[in-house]
Amino acid sequence: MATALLDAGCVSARRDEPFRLPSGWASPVYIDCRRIISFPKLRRQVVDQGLAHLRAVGALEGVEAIVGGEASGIALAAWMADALDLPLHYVRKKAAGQSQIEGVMHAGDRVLLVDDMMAGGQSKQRFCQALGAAGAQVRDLFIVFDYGTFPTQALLAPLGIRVHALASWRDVLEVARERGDFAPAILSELEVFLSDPAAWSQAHGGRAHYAAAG
Ligand SMILES: O=P(O)(O)OC[C@H]1O[C@H](OP(=O)(O)OP(=O)(O)O)[C@H](O)[C@@H]1O
Ligand SMILES: O=C(O)c1cc(=O)[nH]c(=O)[nH]1
Repeated sequence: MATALLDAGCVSARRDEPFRLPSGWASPVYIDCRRIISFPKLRRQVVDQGLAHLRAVGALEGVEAIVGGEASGIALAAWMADALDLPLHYVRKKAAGQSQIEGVMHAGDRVLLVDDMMAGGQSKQRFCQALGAAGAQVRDLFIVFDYGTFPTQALLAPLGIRVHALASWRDVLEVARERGDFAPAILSELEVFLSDPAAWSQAHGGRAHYAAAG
């Protein structure tokens, strides 16, 4: 999957000016998973590999509906719901009027949450809280890409969510190093970042701790 994401132009890297993520973390790399939907072969690969993995680990057992995270998770969730012949809902980042969840969800339903990626995990926390408040049971989250760097467990562990992802920055680094996608200086910077993401973030003007910024 890391290869496919690189080929689809989803990965950007730079040394001169770090990316400042909405959560406040700084990073030398940025992933644009919004591009996936424009590549039919890639999006089929995402859905097929995702479902194969989720089946293999038992994460689809008892699932009664698929919920996409606004906005980029909705298309992926729709294709998965279609493949599984299950109802589809979506959860907004913020409530619109009274509801943060759209579709016909029943309290007590077991749902699979689907989004394109996770960096700091704040959106996932908000989605899970909204779903929990509506009475849904969320045990598993599927994302195409997981940064695998920032302390998302601090947010997600209290919610009891298992995370399933098809690729992370470590996978991208491995492929990019093999193929020479980026200049050696960028690859070295990515290695330094991955060895201590919070320290890298702080040294480049980003937040340093989970609790340090809002
Ligand atoms: O906060 P995290 O859980 O780490 O996830 C990062 C979020 O950033 C992206 O959404 P963005 O707000 O850029 O909007 P979009 O979904 O509308 O593209 C992505 O789709 C995730 O929902
Ligand atoms: O932190 C984010 O929200 C974020 C990071 C990233 O690399 N890509 C993205 O779409 N969102």
